[in-house]
Amino acid sequence: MSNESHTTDFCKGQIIYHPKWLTPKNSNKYLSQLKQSLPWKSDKIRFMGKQHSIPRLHAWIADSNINYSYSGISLEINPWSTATRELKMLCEQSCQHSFNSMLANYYRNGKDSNGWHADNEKELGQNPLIAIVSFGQVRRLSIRSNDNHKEKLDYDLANGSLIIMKGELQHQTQHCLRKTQKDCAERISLTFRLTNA
Ligand SMILES: O=C(O)CCC(=O)C(=O)O
Ligand SMILES: [Fe+2]
Repeated sequence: MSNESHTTDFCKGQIIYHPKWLTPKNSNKYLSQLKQSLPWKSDKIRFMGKQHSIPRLHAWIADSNINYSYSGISLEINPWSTATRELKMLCEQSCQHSFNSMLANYYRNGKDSNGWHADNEKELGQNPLIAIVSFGQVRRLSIRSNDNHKEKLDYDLANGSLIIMKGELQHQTQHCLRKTQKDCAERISLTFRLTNA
């Protein structure tokens, strides 16, 4: 895959990938800052009638009236910090879109993951634009179409990269970040959203 930004039309939506959105130096600085300063939480979700620990840590940063809940958990609202506000503004410029909330994920090692899902909660509106900034270990984001998974795309998300999902993508596709056996250091992703109150 090239090092230049590129747009791919996929399932009535677009995926825009900027592999070198931030410099390596800035990315590494943010990685250690975010790791230390975000209010990381371990959580349990209900699935098939049972409680399961989610295989990662997460944190919800949002404007004061913007709540987050899915699969029976609701996350505490934390305020923007200097670093998260800075990154939100940079993302807003790149996406030409505003955000009021961010779900941060911390994958401690290759056993941490994020299962197949779509970001299609009704609070995100009809065709949400989701922007994901990655720090640390390269991990693979897979995207598959809902119609029998006929179409599939993989992105190896680089340190300091930005990937944008827009259009009908959250209705037509699902995405995941698989576990890996490979030697795997930590990764943080920030997923910016515009959530209705
Ligand atoms: O960590 C990632 O890159 C994906 C995160 C994600 O899909 C989500 O938080 O909804
Ligand atoms: Fe997602």
